[in-house]
Amino acid sequence: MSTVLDEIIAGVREDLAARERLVPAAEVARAAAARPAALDAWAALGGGAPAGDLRVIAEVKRRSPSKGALADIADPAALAAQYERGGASVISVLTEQRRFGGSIEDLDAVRAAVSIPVLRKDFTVEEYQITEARAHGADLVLLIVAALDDARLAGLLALTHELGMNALVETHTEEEVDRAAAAGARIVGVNVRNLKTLEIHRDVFGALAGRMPEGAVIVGESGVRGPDDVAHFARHGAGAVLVGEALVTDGDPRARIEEFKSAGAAAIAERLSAH
Ligand SMILES: O=C(O)c1ccccc1NCC(=O)[C@H](O)[C@H](O)COP(=O)(O)O
Repeated sequence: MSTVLDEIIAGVREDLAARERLVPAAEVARAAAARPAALDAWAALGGGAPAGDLRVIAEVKRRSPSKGALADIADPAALAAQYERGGASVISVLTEQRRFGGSIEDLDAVRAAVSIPVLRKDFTVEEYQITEARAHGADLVLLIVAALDDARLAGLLALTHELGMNALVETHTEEEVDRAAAAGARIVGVNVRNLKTLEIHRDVFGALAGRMPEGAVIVGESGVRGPDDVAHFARHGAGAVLVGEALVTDGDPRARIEEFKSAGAAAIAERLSAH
């Protein structure tokens, strides 16, 4: 039986084939090469720095399979600029159109509006999407372990690094964390939303935190609705959280990000003082 993730990816593949017909891979590669170097998202997310701050990846998300319509977001650039002013470390732009209402034009608009790293949040299955992300100014791409076999995961991660970018390698189970580590992931996300059933179980994060590769930035993804959720991730070892719904549905996303950062920093301080 096909899952939500399978259905999303089937649509992504169709859309991808259409884009490839319009803009051939060689042309995308030329555009990627002409871009200024990618920003260092690993460092922006606290990679290599002593634990202390909690970083926020703030997402531009119009709708979702689990919740339907969330926010119109007529001006994604203005929203991203607010996120940056609130202290976000990275902006995530969902570019999948069918289920999330995003586009590559959203990525262009956000890239032009902020000076912090930008994540192209797509369901990446082919090299073309990574080169295309770089051609449109992304610094970071999403690789969902559940959607890729080992060879594909390693190949896509290698291309990401060759292009000077980072990847947020997303996991949900112990086996996926081990596969992410074996592939050489430096930024590992734990999505507490099961992409096959759409259920959110916050405890998944704590169960996986101990298996993370040494030195990786650990990102808690999904289900952040308030400061307690951020504190939960931070207490269990997250250096960053990825937040969509809570920011796009809030009238004051700047204030929310500030609140999340201070809840995260307090929980990290508590964790460090307990050791
Ligand atoms: O959000 C969904 O319903 C969804 C369904 C299927 C695949 C992916 C999905 N979301 C992508 C994400 O990872 C989230 O947008 C991201 O983690 C932020 O989540 P939230 O803060 O809960 O909006």
